Amino acid sequence: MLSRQQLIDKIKQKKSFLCVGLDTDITKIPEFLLDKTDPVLEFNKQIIDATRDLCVAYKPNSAFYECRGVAGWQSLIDTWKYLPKDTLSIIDAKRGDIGNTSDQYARAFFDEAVTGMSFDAITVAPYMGNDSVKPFLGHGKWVILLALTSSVGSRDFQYLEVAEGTLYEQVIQKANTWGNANNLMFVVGATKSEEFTAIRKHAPDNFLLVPGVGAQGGSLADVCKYGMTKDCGLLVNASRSIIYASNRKDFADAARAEAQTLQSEMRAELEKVGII
Ligand SMILES: O=C(O)c1cc(=O)[nH]c(=O)n1[C@@H]1O[C@H](COP(=O)(O)O)[C@@H](O)[C@H]1O
Repeated sequence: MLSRQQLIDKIKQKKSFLCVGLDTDITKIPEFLLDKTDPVLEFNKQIIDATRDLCVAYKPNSAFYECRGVAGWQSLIDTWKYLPKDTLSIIDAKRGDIGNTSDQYARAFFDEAVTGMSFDAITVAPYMGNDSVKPFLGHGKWVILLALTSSVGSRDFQYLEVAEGTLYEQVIQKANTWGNANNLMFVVGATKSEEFTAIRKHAPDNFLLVPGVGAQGGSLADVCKYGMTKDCGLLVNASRSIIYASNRKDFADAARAEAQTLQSEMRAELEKVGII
């Protein structure tokens, strides 16, 4: 489990704030892997081996595993076991329910003795409020709360004007009374770079998990310009643009090249503001 300070140290050491998204779709992986006992695990292992020195976090998205039933859960457990322990392991599950139910979700992803996996962090939806989020905070892990998502549909609710600004600002303000910068991050889409200044007013120290560069077209430069803090404060995720860079024998090398391009840009951004 990486603490806030350990995460910052890793970012400085690796000159990277890249999170590689393991959204591993069995229909998209190279065909030659399909005769392996667990093709998804084999694919993930090779992606991890090819990128581990270039990133500080991995984020399997549980949907891609759950949709395969028991075999998918096994791939997820075995992938978690293979993740380098000096990276932040994030399960992207977007959970949240009444308190006793959230507690079961938290145990599903944090209780290694029972389930065989214990991620460092989980993505959580804030809609059901305080009692739905707090059970995830009780495990000494990170909660990564959806604030302003990269989706087009973010306009439907997240921008609604409420008493003190927009709904997504209210989510950040309120949630920072339940947790703090040592156990709470927020998801902010890279496609929303114009909102980072407002977000930093309410979350000056929280790390932000920023998906949406690569396949969704968000700008890394803009995210850094408006979202970076003196501690970096950013984890930028890319999934498809890295893991599906090629679907041939060279897929791991191609993934590495994509990760390397992002890491080089990240190093330049960290140097620009004197973090490294
Ligand atoms: O919570 C997330 O990670 C998330 C939030 C959000 O607002 N937008 C978003 O794309 N994501 C996730 O981030 C990943 C983005 O994947 P790519 O678009 O392929 O890089 C997927 O796993 C999404 O589920």
